[in-house]
Amino acid sequence: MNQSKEQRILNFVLQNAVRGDPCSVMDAIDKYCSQKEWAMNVGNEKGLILDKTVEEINPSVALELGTYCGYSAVRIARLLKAGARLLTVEFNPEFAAIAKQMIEFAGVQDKVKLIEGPSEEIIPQLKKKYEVDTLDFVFLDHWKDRYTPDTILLQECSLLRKGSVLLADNIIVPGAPEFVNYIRNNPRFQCTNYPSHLEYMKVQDAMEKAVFLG
Ligand SMILES: C[C@H](C[C@H]1O[C@@H](n2cnc3c(N)ncnc32)[C@H](O)[C@@H]1O)NC(=O)c1cc(-c2ccc(F)cc2)cc(O)c1O
Ligand SMILES: [Mg+2]
Repeated sequence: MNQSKEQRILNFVLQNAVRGDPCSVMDAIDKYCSQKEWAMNVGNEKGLILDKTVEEINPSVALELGTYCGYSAVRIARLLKAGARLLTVEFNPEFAAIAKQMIEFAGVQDKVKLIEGPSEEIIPQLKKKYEVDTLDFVFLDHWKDRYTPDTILLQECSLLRKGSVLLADNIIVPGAPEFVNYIRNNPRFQCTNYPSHLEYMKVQDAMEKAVFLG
């Protein structure tokens, strides 16, 4: 049975990156996906916006929705202080298996908890099953029509506190118009738009940051 694209990306990392070096893993993925096969990693341009947001917040507890191959999980985890952790949720078992190996090869597995399942099922379990009080940072990068319902669910589960920061990928492509409408018209969020480009392409994209005001 021939390999999946995600398996080819992982193999390229295993052969070209340095075990325990998160930046070499990110560079290898970006190299493969810009030169060989496009893939939906956040990439290096939007990745820098992600880096700045994470460094600004310096989160103790972060949540990522939509792990895919683990590129942004590695990107976020490498910036976390000692004792801080990232919970990342992925419902596709094949992608979750790739991401697990990617995270371990990068050497950030002690900071990352990869949870396999749909976000709508996992979010309500975060407090009791995953011992989360509130979330300092949430990276939304899963199905774009789940951004709004899951943002509402996070609030319903009391997982956001005054100052919690959401960062959403793909505001333009594939686009999340109902999320943009919801979050920018919600007085409980302070929003900022960050224009950028779709990963590995010259196509306009953007990220949206939303600070929960409590
Ligand atoms: C949605 C995907 C990312 C991952 O999210 C997991 N997922 C989903 N829904 C859930 C859930 N409810 N719970 C847990 N995991 C969940 C999935 O299995 C994928 O692995 N991301 C994208 O589709 C995506 C697409 C594009 C893109 C842009 C231009 C094109 F021409 C084509 C595609 C760019 C991007 O930057 C993306 O991020
Ligand atoms: Mg994305």
